[in-house]
Amino acid sequence: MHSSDRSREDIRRFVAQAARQDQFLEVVSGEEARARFHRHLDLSPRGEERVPLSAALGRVLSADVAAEVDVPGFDRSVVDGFAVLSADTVGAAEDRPVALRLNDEVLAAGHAPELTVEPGTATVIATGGMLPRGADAVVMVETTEVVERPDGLSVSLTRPATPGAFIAAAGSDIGRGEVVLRRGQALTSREIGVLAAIGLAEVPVVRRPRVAILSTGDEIVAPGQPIRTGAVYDSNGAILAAAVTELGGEPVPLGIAPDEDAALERLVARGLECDALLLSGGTSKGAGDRSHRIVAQLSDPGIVAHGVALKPGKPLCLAVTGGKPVVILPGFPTSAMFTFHGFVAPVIRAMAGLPPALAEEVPATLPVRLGSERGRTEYVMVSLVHGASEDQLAAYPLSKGSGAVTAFSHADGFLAIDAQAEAVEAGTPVSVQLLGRSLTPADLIVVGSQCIGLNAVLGRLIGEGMTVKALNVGSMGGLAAARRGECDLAPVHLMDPVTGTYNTPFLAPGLELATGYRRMQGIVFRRGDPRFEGRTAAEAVAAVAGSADCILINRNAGSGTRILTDRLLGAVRPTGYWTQAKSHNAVAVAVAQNRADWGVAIETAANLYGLGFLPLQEEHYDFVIPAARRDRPAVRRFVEALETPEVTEALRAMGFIR
Ligand SMILES: Nc1nc2c(c(=O)[nH]1)N[C@H]1C(S)=C(S)[C@@H](COP(=O)(O)OP(=O)(O)OC[C@H]3O[C@@H](n4cnc5c(N)ncnc54)[C@H](O)[C@@H]3O)O[C@H]1N2
Ligand code: MOO
Repeated sequence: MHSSDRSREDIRRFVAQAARQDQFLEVVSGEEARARFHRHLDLSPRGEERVPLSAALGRVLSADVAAEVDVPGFDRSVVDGFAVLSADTVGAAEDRPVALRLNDEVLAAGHAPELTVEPGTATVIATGGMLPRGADAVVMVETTEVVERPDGLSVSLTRPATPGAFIAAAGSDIGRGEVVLRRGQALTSREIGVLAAIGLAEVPVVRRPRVAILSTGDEIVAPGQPIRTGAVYDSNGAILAAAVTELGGEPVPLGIAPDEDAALERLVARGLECDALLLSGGTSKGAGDRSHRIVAQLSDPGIVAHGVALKPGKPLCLAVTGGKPVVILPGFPTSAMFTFHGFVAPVIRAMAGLPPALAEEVPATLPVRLGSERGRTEYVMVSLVHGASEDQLAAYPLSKGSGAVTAFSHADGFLAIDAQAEAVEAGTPVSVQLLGRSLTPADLIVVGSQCIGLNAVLGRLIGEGMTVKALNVGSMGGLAAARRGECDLAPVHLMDPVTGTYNTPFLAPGLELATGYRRMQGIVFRRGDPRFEGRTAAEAVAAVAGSADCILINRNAGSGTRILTDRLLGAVRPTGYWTQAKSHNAVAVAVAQNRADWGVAIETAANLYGLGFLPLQEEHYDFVIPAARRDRPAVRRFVEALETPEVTEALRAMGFIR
């Protein structure tokens, strides 16, 4: 229809509607989005099925289970000995033993007794043997002596037995009719044992909700496939399938859909045969974001919220069709996981018959300042370490952004920053919501600059059974953590720009230094580049410094490598000087992928990416240790391990100098 056919008012409405559709999102609060979602969902368990006991691990009971038998099923002896009448043993003593004539029966386990224990007699009984008629106690074989007499064998007792001694009564473990396990119980090996003990071969369990999982995006590649430049391995598909399983659901992987309507429509239709459908990626406005346009075609009621005022998670799209949840999670893995756990996990749990998860919160202190964007409640993944005293916790932000996949696996929990706050200052008390696992403090806490060489030592300690937590906060961050007593070791490589000396000038009272190793720093370039190949670092810098098309990739201000680069350059500012990478690897990747032509990094990084290397100088990578922690066993073990020939050899093999 041509716009000239319409009245001005019609045109205005038409444009407004089109603009709103095309516009990113109508953002609502997390609570509002959840309320709209739940209003249309059926959160009851997805029916019942019976499974053999051998397949019941991890399943959820759909009904209470009552015992139809007693456990034990009969009064039984819990020791090897003799079944007796306790009245016969009254007064027995070392100097006045009581002799009881042995009956012609041996009560092994599984044998139903035939003879009664009459006064003055006893019957041999094994552990697990059924107590015979007449007997009301068992005496242990160790406290008896068997004597041979003309009228047969007797057992001689030197101490009295109390009624009921060494007997486990029928039903004392589980009584017939007793409810042993309740509906909603997730079955672990412990519950399986109980079910077996009452003789159950089949168990009534909740049918697992089938959850279809679809990753979307032309750039997404399945793990195991070769990867082209610009492509990304599908981590969301694997994470979501595992998370669905953990929550008692059955994942139905639908693979990867390209950004193409027909394929997406077909896969969405297949997904709707399941109890729920999860997509990831393509939920925002970007070119090629198709998923939400396909989901928008669903009805009854279709999309209920698209856009929540949360970070991460803003582009979350929640839909319901005919009572089935259809959710598009943001493509960024941390955002996908966060919104999955916040909005989808409770729904899967309910469908799987599990009770709501209990969220455990612990108080902690924020050791560094955290900036935040106003307008969205921001959740920040944190790693917890004990402070100077055991009852204090410091919550280190794992600020790798929404695109990271490691944040969730490294985090102990997360904290929330109010939508209105622009920052949270260092030292602020915070409340950390723990992620599933329990908080067990690591034996060794390493906070500072991370280096792949560190694995040579830490890997060894972990192999010995030690638990290690290593947080990458850079040299300065590590030094500050050591000063506050929040770590055992802070790996640092800080050069004093005045003297050129490493690390020692930065020590404060109460801090000591363990010598680590050295890393050769130098210029990295693509092999064969004649501007660098065969020259010394100084010659190369002099040759390229004024060239407009020879691009440098610099390091971030404050890093040791930046200080070195600035010393190397003096007053010269080559092209690319203001482009900063945050790590040795990032510098090497930029050069390897031709985004830049040279940079300063360690030799190990150059080797990793097959780059040429012009040595500049050695950088000292040492360990700052708070004196108060020096004698902790884990710290001593670390320092010892560092000195071993094996570790030295492993470091040398990686290109480090010791
Ligand atoms: N102009 C705006 N752009 C963006 C906004 C915004 O408000 N305005 N929001 C940003 C936010 S917040 C997020 S989160 C992302 C999410 O966008 P999409 O859900 O549309 O996701 P994609 O664009 O498809 O992918 C984002 C990112 O994640 C990678 N990805 C996707 N799927 C997977 C997967 N299965 N495994 C691993 N990685 C995956 C993908 O390659 C992209 O790098 O949008 C911002 N943009
Ligand atoms: O809020 Mo988006 O979900 O990561 O950054």
